[in-house]
Amino acid sequence: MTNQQSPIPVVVNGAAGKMGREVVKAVAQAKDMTLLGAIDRTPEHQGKDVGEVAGCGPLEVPIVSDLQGMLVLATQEREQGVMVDFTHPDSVYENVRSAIAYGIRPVVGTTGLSVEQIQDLADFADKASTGALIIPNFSIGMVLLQQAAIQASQYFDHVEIIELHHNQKADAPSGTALQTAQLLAELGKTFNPPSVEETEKLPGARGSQAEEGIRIHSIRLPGLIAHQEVIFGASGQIYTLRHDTTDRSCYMPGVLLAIRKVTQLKSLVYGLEKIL
Ligand SMILES: NC(=O)C1=CN([C@@H]2O[C@H](COP(=O)(O)OP(=O)(O)OC[C@H]3O[C@@H](n4cnc5c(N)ncnc54)[C@H](OP(=O)(O)O)[C@@H]3O)[C@@H](O)[C@H]2O)C=CC1
Ligand SMILES: O=C(O)C1=N[C@H](C(=O)O)C[C@H](O)C1
Repeated sequence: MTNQQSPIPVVVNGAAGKMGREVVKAVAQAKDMTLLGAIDRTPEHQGKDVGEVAGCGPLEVPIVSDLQGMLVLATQEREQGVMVDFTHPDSVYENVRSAIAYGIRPVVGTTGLSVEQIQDLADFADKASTGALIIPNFSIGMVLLQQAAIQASQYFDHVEIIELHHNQKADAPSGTALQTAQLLAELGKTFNPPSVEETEKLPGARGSQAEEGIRIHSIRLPGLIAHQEVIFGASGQIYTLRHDTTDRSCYMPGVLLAIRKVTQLKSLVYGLEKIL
């Protein structure tokens, strides 16, 4: 932050959730940001100090449920505001459209947006000349895994993805697994040429099929946080890439970077790798 610059006003949507609480703590500690507002729909948290809910002590920011009102408030700030969204696949599309409509830049961690919805939001952000970031995974480890997978897929024709998450997750497959499959599919080759006629005795036994023949398998269990394997196979060898989230703090350097970068953008960008 230079002497002339004011802190970036940040509104956190989904502030009482697992990710929202981490974001609240990270933003509160960032010297170049100010936590302007905290939104969450959970009835029991309404009016509570978000710092108390997040476990970092009082921040004098109450949790409210009125996103539109908070966006209006953010437009009155001198510096361009940012809305960080970690809510639910059912509401994220409307949240992001509202933020762009008010000129508040969205940083979106919520997964579950369809390809069509992302395109529509990109068109909307373009028309409004407003920066926006949609990041399916904010951890640097996942970006490195995806880059290694892109490299490996030049040499392997067979690949399957397994993603494993806690059993509170609403969407499947994970946004990260879909993005990983998309990155491999963009290389322009078809994976997993069939070697035998297969019969699924139980529907879904072979997982779901993403672009270019890439299969994704989703596991949901209590005790897990977020994990992904990309397994390549060839005659006589298996190459496995794996990433494990052991604490949601791993996402925070990526979230803070995205908040800083989105203020410099004039369109929608998808993926952490594009802003590193
Ligand atoms: N991009 C990334 O790196 C990561 C992305 N995620 C994604 O982030 C999203 C949130 O995950 P997580 O924090 O674990 O989920 P949680 O359920 O723990 O938190 C979501 C919070 O948002 C609230 N909420 C839901 N809908 C709304 C709404 N319309 N308006 C206001 N508040 C709302 C929920 O309230 P209530 O409980 O009452 O419904 C809850 O408090 C998921 O899509 C997940 O996949 C998660 C981790 C990393
Ligand atoms: O719900 C989660 O927890 C996560 N969601 C994101 C996804 O769907 O990829 C990112 C990470 O896997 C954690």
